[in-house]
Amino acid sequence: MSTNVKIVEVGPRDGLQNEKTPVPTEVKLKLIELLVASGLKVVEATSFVSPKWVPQMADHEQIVKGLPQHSGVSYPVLTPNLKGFENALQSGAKEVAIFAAASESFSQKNINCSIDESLARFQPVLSAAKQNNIPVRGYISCVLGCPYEGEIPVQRVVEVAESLYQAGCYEISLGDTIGVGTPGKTKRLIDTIKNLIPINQLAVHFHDTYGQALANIYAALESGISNIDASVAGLGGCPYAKGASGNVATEDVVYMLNGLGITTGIDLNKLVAAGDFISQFLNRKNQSKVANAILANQCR
Ligand SMILES: CC(C)(COP(=O)([O-])OP(=O)([O-])OC[C@H]1O[C@@H](n2cnc3c(N)ncnc32)[C@H](O)[C@@H]1OP(=O)([O-])[O-])[C@@H](O)C(=O)NCCC(=O)NCCSC(=O)C[C@@](C)(O)CC(=O)[O-]
Repeated sequence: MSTNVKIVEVGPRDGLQNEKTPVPTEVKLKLIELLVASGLKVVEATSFVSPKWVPQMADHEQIVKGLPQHSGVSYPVLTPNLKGFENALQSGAKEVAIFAAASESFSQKNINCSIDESLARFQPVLSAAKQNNIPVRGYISCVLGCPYEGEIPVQRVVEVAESLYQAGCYEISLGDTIGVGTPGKTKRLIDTIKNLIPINQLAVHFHDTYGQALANIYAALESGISNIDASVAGLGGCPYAKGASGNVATEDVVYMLNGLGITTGIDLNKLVAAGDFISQFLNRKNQSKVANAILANQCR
């Protein structure tokens, strides 16, 4: 198991994109500031997608312009096409992520094109990113199951992962979009892909719909994974994956990693404060068990 793990905090993007009521830009920026204050070094800030598709991310330009500047902290943003990339670049984004799927149906619902079309659409993004020295992360959704197609063959995930990697993504995040994965399936998937892509360039991205996310992360760590996506307070859900619950809570991941003696550089109490801030704003029960336990202790 790696002794050093990078956490990619996706709360401000994946966590909030599904919220029906607009969250004010100042609240999103305050959340990002609190997350960075807790020691997180990578915070996915927003997405440059069509506001008609995901209205909650419509303030992407103001978010990027208002990001707190700290050395060693990066704020990747999602860009589904060249238009999104150009807007992101103009706003001042320094890192982007493209997102494909291992399921044809999900690809159509999420970005309105087939998997092959999406990979072709990413080529100009990757070229423009290279010209501008912008690192590109690649996501693959539905790696352990699809809300429309059910089981997804590992080979399909492998093909998309290889395409994104060969095209120049520095890291490939494997997304269990609807949280149906189990540790055995997680292990099989990672052990297959790591033969083709270096394990330190793979990341895992679990939603916790079936309560398996932490167990899956543990299995992934045993397979050598050292990059983990998580969302503070377990916020999240995908607008195109009905019923999918939030991402694994960052607080729960950090608590588990601390227990394993794995370094993250994150102050758990400050992270809990960030999750409490956004949960209170949304008037939503915090989905992190660790946060709830720590907050209950603080109230005693
Ligand atoms: C990809 C598109 C744009 C295609 O959408 P489309 O309708 O096929 O696009 P189009 O090229 O035909 O353009 C239609 C309109 O959108 C505009 N447009 C076109 N592109 C952009 C852009 N970048 N930014 C702003 N506007 C844009 C374009 O200018 C035009 O405007 P109009 O002429 O009608 O006024 C759309 O499907 C979209 O925005 N999809 C995003 C969906 C999304 O954000 N999903 C959630 C993120 S993925 C996820 O959560 C999974 C992940 C990553 O977390 C991992 C996991 O858990 O699995």
